[in-house]
Amino acid sequence: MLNLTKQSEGHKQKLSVSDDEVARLRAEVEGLRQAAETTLSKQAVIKLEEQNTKLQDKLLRKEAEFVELDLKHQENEKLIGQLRLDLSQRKEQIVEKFIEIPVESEAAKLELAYYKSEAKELTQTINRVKNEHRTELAACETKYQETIAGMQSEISDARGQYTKFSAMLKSRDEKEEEANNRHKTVVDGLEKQLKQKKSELTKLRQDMVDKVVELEQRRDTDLENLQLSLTQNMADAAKENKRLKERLGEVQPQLDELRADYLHMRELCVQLQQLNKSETISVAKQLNNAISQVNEHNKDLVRKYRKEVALRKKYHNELVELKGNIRVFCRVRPVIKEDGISPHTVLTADVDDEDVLVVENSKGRTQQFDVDKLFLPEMSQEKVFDEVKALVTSCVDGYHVCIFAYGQTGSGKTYTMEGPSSDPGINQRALALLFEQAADRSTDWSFDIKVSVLEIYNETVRDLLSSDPSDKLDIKLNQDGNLHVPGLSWVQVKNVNEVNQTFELGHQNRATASTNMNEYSSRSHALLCVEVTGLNRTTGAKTLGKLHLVDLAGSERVSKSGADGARLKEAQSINKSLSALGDVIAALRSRQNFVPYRNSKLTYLLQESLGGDSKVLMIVQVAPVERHVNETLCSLNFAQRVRSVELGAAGRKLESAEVTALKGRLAHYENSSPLSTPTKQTTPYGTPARRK
Ligand SMILES: Nc1ncnc2c1ncn2[C@@H]1O[C@H](COP(=O)(O)OP(=O)(O)OP(=O)(O)O)[C@@H](O)[C@H]1O
Repeated sequence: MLNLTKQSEGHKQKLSVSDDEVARLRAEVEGLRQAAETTLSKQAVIKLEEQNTKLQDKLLRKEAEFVELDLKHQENEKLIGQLRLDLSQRKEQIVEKFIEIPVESEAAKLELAYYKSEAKELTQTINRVKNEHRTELAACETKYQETIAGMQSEISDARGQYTKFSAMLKSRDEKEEEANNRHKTVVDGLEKQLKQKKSELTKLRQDMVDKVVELEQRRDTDLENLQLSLTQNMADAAKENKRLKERLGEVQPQLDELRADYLHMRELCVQLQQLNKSETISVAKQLNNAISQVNEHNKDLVRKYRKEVALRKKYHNELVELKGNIRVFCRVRPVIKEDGISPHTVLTADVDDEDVLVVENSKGRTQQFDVDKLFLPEMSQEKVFDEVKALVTSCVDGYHVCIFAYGQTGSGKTYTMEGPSSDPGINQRALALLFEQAADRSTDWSFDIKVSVLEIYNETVRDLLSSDPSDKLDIKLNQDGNLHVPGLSWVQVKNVNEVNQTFELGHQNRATASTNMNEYSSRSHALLCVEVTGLNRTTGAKTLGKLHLVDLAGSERVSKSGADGARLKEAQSINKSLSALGDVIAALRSRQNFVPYRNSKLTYLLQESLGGDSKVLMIVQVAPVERHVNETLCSLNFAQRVRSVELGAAGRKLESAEVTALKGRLAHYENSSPLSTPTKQTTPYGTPARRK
């Protein structure tokens, strides 16, 4: 019993200590909360408050547990008090009984035993209760200790967080302070600037005020002046107005009259317009009809004109064929770099006739030249040769043909006759055509084609295929009255390759004879002579065709070339041969009995081809630019004269086998005659007597 009391007292003490501790913890938590409230950021405070609420909940739970324990303790106390009371009553009863022991000793003994057993039972109960109480207390204490430990660790966590937050806050404060300081410096600077600007502004404001005052003063003065002049002007205007009103009063009746006239006129106009409209429409209709009729008629006329032109050309060609006229082609070379940059060109073809060349002369007037064929700059070598083909072919049939290029230096003569190796001219194409023609007729005929190349420079004839081209050659007449050049080399050619080799040799010899090939070639006439001999295998008939292809020297006038010394001599001899050519042509044109062929080496050499029964083609070359217009006009005028020459119909050189045999015998007789003189020539230039 005593023990039980002691234990209960111990518990009580323990419980009272726990209350203190709880109170202290509460105070500490409250302190922390307050400290946190004042120092921590709101977020931290909220967190701490949440923790605090949790802790308070825990505390409340602990308090409830304590209250429960307290109640149990009070019950135990009550039980213990009850037991104590019982015990003391029993003690008294026992004492009374002890008094009555003697009497009731036996009963008392029994009762004592009973009470002893009861006391034992009670002691056991008390022990059990004590044990239970102790166990519960121990569990409570353990729980309490655990709770306290948990709370303490939470509190220490909170403290740690608090310290961390404090440190953070401190560093933030420091940073804030630093930033504040920086801001302060900036703000100070800005304030300083502001102050300065303010003072400047004040000064400016003052200046402005001064200016405004000055302007206002000036404005006032100006206004006063203006007002004065305005008043003056108004007075003047009033005067003028008055005067005008008076004048208006005077002219008003005239004005009314005019207005009435105007209205009347307008009415008339409207009436006229209406009249006109219908008239105009019908007139326009008539006009349109008339115009379309005229257009139709014009178209018809143009059609007819074109047809006429074509017909005229056809007839002209036939006439040329019959009369044996010298045909004239004209070729305009393209603009070349020597003409300068974008030169003015003066040559065009007529819109209605492509073979009429229109020349704009130096005075801006135009002149027209009719030619048999006009080649404009864009026309190719092939196109030119297409027009020449027929002439070349007729050489195979036994005709004498002469094609010569005429024109001033640089007008394209050599280009047309020789041409560059990549795009050859008439010479090479003509020989190629002759080979083709010979091959085409090879079943009945066999042909021999031989060529000679010579030049005439300063009235001297040179053989360009000779081993010594500096040798001067003569032109002679043989007994038949035919021309021949003693000593002139003739080379038999069988194909274009051999022709090219021969031309190459001719070029080399020409270049050797000159220091400046270009200048030299423009001052000499170059001749390519081709003889085509045909033999009919069946009939034994023979043909002899001759083809002269001539690239003349530049035709420019001596006065223009301004030459002297050797150049003058050259120019004079060119002039001589070309004017001799002109004279020959003039004599042929006027059908004179005597034609002065022998006046120059050129005309003498071409005698057979220029007159009589030959086919002659002159290609007049012209430069398209204004700079050369006078030379162009000279060349074209000469060409016109040439064109009007009538040579008579061309004749074919064909002889029968009998005549050939007779001639053979005659030749044999002549050669074996002691009177005959042997000549140096390898082959005769002249042909045997021609018979038609
Ligand atoms: N149809 C053409 N197409 C292209 N170039 C041309 C043509 N005609 C002439 N030329 C060029 O014009 C220049 C003069 O031509 P070319 O030498 O043939 O004249 P030319 O009358 O023979 O002169 P020269 O009297 O000095 O011999 C050359 O550079 C030639 O290549």
